[in-house]
Amino acid sequence: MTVLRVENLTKRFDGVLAVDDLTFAVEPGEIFGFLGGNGAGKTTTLRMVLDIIRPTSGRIEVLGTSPDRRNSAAIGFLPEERGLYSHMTAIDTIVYFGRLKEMDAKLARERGMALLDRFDLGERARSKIGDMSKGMAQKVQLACSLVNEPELLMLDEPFSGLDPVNQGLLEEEILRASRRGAAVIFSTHVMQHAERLCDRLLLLRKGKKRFEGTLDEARALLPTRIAVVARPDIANVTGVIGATASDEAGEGWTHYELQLQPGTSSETILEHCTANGIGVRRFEEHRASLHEVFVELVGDAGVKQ
Ligand SMILES: Nc1ncnc2c1ncn2[C@@H]1O[C@H](COP(=O)(O)OP(=O)(O)OP(=O)(O)O)[C@@H](O)[C@H]1O
Repeated sequence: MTVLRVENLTKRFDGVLAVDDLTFAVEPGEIFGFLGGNGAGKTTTLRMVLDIIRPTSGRIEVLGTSPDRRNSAAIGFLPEERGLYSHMTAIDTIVYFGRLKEMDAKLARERGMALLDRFDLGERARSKIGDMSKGMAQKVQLACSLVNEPELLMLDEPFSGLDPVNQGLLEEEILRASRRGAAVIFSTHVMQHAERLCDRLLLLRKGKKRFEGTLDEARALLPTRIAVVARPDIANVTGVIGATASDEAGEGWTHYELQLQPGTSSETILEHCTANGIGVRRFEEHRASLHEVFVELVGDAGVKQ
């Protein structure tokens, strides 16, 4: 069953169209990147899925029903604004969240301890949240969103505030959730996480969908660039629509950046050169990164390299 289905979703605040006719779906086991610059409408969409705010129009279906308390036990959510009760211990906090998700306290405690161990916080299980560092508290909050082994896991900017080691732990946890069949949606401004993790991604700009598809499909939106050292006749190869010369490389060789006709692969160009005796000394393909696609489609506001 499709875990999350969003159809023609629109949210208007006074004078602001935060989400504009948005449609997408996420399947079990999928890792879905929800990307967009600041103010694109990501958090607003996630809040509507959680029934924290209501849509102006459109439809949301979570595990086959409209969002409400009935399906909250099957959802895990890490909010963008972190915040836990500072006087509670780490393990009690996780158990508390587990109980809110209708879990048995014993099971919540067992899973909570296992999560804290995996997050390298086993020895801090009885520390108060207020005595922990910000990153540690964030990992406890992440554990709260995972304790019920949700079928839909939504993480709003989960990587921000974590050091590289803990970012790695989080990536591992996202993959683990997906392997057990959960649909995972996460928002981020850091494209490398999306590049490493996502099966599919959606790019939002000012509440509107600019792209939805796989990473390969996203990268194919921008032309592949090829750096070559070649003779000038490279410009006449079928499929090459531009050859920008940079430096001389001596003895009649020149550095070029080739622009290819859309749909032409770099292999075709290389084969053509070989077949027609066109001299090529260096041939480096540069496929567009997700960062470049993002900047092209969404603008560079709010993107970190
Ligand atoms: N409660 C609200 N009242 C009025 N406007 C709101 C409210 N919540 C969000 N907005 C507006 O809706 C738009 C989308 O905001 P949202 O928080 O969903 O963006 P976001 O993609 O999560 O951004 P960021 O990456 O900066 O967290 C913004 O223009 C924001 O000011």
